[in-house]
Amino acid sequence: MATEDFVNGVGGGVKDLYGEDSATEDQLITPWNFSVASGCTLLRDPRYNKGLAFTEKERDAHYVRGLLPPAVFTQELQEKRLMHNLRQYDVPLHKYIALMDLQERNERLFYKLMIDNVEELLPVVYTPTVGEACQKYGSIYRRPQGLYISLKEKGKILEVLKNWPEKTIQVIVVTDGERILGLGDLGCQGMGIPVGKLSLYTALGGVRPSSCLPITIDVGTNNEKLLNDEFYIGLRQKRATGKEYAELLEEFMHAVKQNYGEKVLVQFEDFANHNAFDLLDKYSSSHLVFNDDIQGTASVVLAGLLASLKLVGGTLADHTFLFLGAGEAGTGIAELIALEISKQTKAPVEETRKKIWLVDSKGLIVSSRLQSLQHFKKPWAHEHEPVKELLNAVKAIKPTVLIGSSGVGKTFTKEVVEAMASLNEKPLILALSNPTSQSECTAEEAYTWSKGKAIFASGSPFDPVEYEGKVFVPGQSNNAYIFPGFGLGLIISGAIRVRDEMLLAASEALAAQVSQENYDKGLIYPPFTNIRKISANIAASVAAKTYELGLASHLPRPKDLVKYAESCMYSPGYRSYR
Ligand SMILES: NC(=O)C1=CN([C@@H]2O[C@H](COP(=O)(O)OP(=O)(O)OC[C@H]3O[C@@H](n4cnc5c(N)ncnc54)[C@H](OP(=O)(O)O)[C@@H]3O)[C@@H](O)[C@H]2O)C=CC1
Ligand SMILES: CC(=O)C(=O)O
Ligand SMILES: [Mg+2]
Repeated sequence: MATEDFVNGVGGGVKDLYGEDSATEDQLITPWNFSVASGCTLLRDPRYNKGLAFTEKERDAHYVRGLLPPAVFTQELQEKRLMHNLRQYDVPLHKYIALMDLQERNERLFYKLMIDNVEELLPVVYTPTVGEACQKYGSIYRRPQGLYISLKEKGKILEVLKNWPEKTIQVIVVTDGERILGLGDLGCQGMGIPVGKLSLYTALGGVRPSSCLPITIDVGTNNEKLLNDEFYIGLRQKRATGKEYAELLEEFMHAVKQNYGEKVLVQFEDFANHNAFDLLDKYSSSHLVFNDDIQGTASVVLAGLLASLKLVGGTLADHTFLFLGAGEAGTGIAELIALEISKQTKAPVEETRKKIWLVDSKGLIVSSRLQSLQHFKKPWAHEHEPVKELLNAVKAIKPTVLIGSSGVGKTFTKEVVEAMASLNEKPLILALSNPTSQSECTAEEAYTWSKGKAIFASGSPFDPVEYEGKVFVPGQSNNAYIFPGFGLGLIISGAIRVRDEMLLAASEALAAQVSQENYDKGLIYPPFTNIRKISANIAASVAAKTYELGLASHLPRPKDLVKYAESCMYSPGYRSYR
């Protein structure tokens, strides 16, 4: 049949102007697109789609009349309907998929839902469910939600960045998928993490969704299960290391700066520690970089510790800290605590580190192990005889604060918690590892084993626990409290570099948001329901510090930084179309 027949629309069909329907599979066609958003294009554009909330006038003006059923809903009614539907799912992953579908269909409604129901939806788009989503990402993959930069793109990363439809990017969250939460190497499927983190940048920190860019760098995976999974979406090869890895990252960092300028924030997320510290060190003097696992976690934990002093008494310097896990999170937190104590007492940081002890997979970090330690552990190798087990370390060090950052679940045993409770009137126990399956202990275990004495917070959320007639509300010690506000603070001040003083400012701002009502419940973090206000306060403190350090490029400095931060925040209410 001649192409002419198709163009003329045989049989009353639609004209196949470009020959797409008539092309055989081995013939080439051009993927034409339209740039004017109206009619179906408008309904399929998540940024502008309002679903049933298009008004009668808008339906006429934008050619969507008849493409929608007659009812006109308010955004509030749409929200009510969606929450009702979401609550019908028993399986958290199904809720996750439904929310991702919504994000790809109607962005403003997605963010409205997130903001208004943050405590209920955070565990779905974020830890713990995002962990399961990454494990099964190949199976549930529908549409690309971010940029994939693999070894195949070596030499053309700048071109790949230009393929992303948005040109003005303020925040990039990038992972190479090697340490996804406490779930290990998930390769290319780690993409769920940058996507989830950036949705929090918008929902919790008010950064515009169009200026957020999730990126996964795929250098292969050492996860055999994924390599043998027919649905795996990444490169089917072992991880590139050494020069090959460094060159790809170097090209990426260079291209990012070239394409988006000096002030784009690059947040490193869930890299393995053998790369994470080096990348942060290498790029912190040339780029605006932030490692969430090292720095964001440090800042959120320090905030919790500062707040907890209201409950446990004393100053930070009066406490003794013991960590299980001496990687990014553990040593990052340890260093920020040491810096804060040094700031408060004027003692040199080499001194203030001495009350902080860490245990890794080989036992307590002590000076006799110095030679064989990774560089980030060396400052913590204090004089002490070797101790292998955590329980014995607790007995020997007698910590007032126990922090889990090992990525290994169930490591705070009954004996460990009991030992903490026997040493302290109010032991502070933080089980930071994510997702829930990797938590060092559960909230229930912390409260019952300590006989209600523990002040407890965890990386992934736990429900309140009733013990001997009293209800204990566990807090969530997660960097999600920090990075959205921290990033917003960098953006509104036009920061060009990140410094430790800004992390301390963020911690102090978060701690100041804990109310008496929160303390009365035993909480050391404010509830997430107030997170937009909290983020605005964190942003203002971080921005103020940035100006003070001379690292701000947005001049003149706004007078009221809290108000300014609030005024810059994206809000997801629908806009009216002319
Ligand atoms: N709540 C929050 O906001 C955050 C939570 N996390 C969580 O913290 C965990 C760790 O992350 P990160 O620090 O980046 O990971 P790393 O891999 O950098 O560090 C893990 C550390 O735990 C140690 N470890 C592993 N197994 C054991 C064990 N059985 N006993 C004692 N120590 C052990 C490792 O020891 P060795 O060095 O000897 O191998 C290493 O020092 C993850 O689960 C992550 O989800 C991370 C960031 C933020
Ligand atoms: C919360 C986080 O960043 C992590 O678990 O890696
Ligand atoms: Mg992380």
